Amino acid sequence: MIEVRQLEKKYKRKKVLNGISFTANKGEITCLIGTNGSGKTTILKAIMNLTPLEKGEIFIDGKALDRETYETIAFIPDAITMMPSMTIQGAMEFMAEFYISWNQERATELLNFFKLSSRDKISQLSKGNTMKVNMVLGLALDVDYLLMDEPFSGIDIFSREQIASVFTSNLVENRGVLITTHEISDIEHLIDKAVLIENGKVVTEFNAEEMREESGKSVVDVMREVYQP
Ligand SMILES: Nc1ncnc2c1ncn2[C@@H]1O[C@H](COP(=O)(O)OP(=O)(O)OP(=O)(O)O)[C@@H](O)[C@H]1O
Repeated sequence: MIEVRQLEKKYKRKKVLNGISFTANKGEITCLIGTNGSGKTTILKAIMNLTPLEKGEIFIDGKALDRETYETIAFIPDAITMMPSMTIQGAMEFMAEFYISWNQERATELLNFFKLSSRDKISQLSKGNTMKVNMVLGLALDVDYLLMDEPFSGIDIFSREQIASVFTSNLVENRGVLITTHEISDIEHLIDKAVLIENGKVVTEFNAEEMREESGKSVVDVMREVYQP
């Protein structure tokens, strides 16, 4: 389980996170939902120790973040981090050299799944294919938790559907996925848990299926109540 407790973060004088707490379970897809600028990316960066925090604690399977716990998480950003001059093949070789948890068999499976060619150059990829390469590079790591930042942002419907279908495939298996989005429609039926954020705080956190069964409300219904009261 990823457990985030009372995160506080300021950029200069602007308070972005104001006591954020939630959990994301292994074997589940947890979705961090919030309007633009609500702090979703900052939360993922905080979990990855990519941004300093004023306050707060983060635990992975009950352990505070350290070198060992980092080996169990992969971060899939919304922009490519590989050199533009590289080919997809080159990017995979870089990952293989850098990460013990790199699984080439799974990477090949993912390339086929997304119909990508390993000879393609990073700089020449469309936005949709760039996100798919990011997914390949992250999902091919044998880790317990995957953090994905806005995988559907600015991508055409067919690519969105293809990316969404990854979540129901064996490529995610029983790992824990923490995903940020403001475009919930593509994955509403896939998510287990929703965490709604506003003004640096968690407004509500709920199991999507229980919400549907107990209150007859979809995630979008709850979002409307929270963001358009
Ligand atoms: N490096 C930075 N320096 C200053 N302000 C920043 C920095 N990074 C983010 N912010 C600000 O912090 C707030 C939260 O940003 P963040 O990227 O975490 O939001 P988000 O919910 O992921 O937004 P989006 O949905 O647009 O990606 C925004 O107001 C943003 O302008």
